[in-house]
Amino acid sequence: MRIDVVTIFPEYLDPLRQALLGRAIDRGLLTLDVHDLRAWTHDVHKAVDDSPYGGGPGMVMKPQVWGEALDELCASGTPRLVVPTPAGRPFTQAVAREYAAQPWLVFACGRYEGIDQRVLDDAARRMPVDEVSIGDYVLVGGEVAVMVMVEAVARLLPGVLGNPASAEQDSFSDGLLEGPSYTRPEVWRDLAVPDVLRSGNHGAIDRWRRDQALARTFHRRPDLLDALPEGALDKHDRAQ
Ligand SMILES: Oc1ccccc1-c1ccno1
Repeated sequence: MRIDVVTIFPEYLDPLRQALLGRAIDRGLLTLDVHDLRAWTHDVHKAVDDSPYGGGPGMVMKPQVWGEALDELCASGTPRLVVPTPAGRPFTQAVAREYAAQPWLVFACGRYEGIDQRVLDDAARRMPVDEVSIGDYVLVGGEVAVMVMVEAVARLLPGVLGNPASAEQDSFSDGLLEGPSYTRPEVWRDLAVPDVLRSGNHGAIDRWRRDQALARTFHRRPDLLDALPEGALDKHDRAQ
């Protein structure tokens, strides 16, 4: 997978080159190129924003600069353009899986009050454009949202996680939240590990973990239960 990121703060994306993701990049499992939007400015001030039509607070990112950047970066093919914005569709594990199947993603990091809409409308004439939100809150810019999405997507790529089963069993993989996890010692500050996890009875362990996931989902994210496909809950699940 090829990933390009366009931003006015390229160094903001440096953490993506650390640890697991950094090793995956070094191993060639994905490429990550970060581009400074100001490289496509032509004025001494390298201006990337201007006042909003219709008035209002803040500034809007200029279409000309973004247009030239995307023209150059996307000249060799048809990537999916991903634009993080509070006004976007929710970025979920299902969207991460969708993106992990794409050969090439270009992320556009907006700042200020956002990017002139015509940039996205023009890009949509020649590539898929996705406006996505990582949550119902407002950030200062898209860079942190891009780091969240790149990590969520990259960990799903073959070979990135040491144990592929991790991606199959993490939260949301079956539509439920993950239950609690435990490791040694058996008792810590008078809190014991649930007996079933030390029983060696894998059928009972699997059942307990499923029940814990159901209970946690019911209490914290009942919306996920409503969204489960028909038949996702068996008779025992429904009895919980
Ligand atoms: O709040 C933002 C500002 C700029 C770019 C993206 C965001 C955002 C907020 C939630 N998801 O994305």
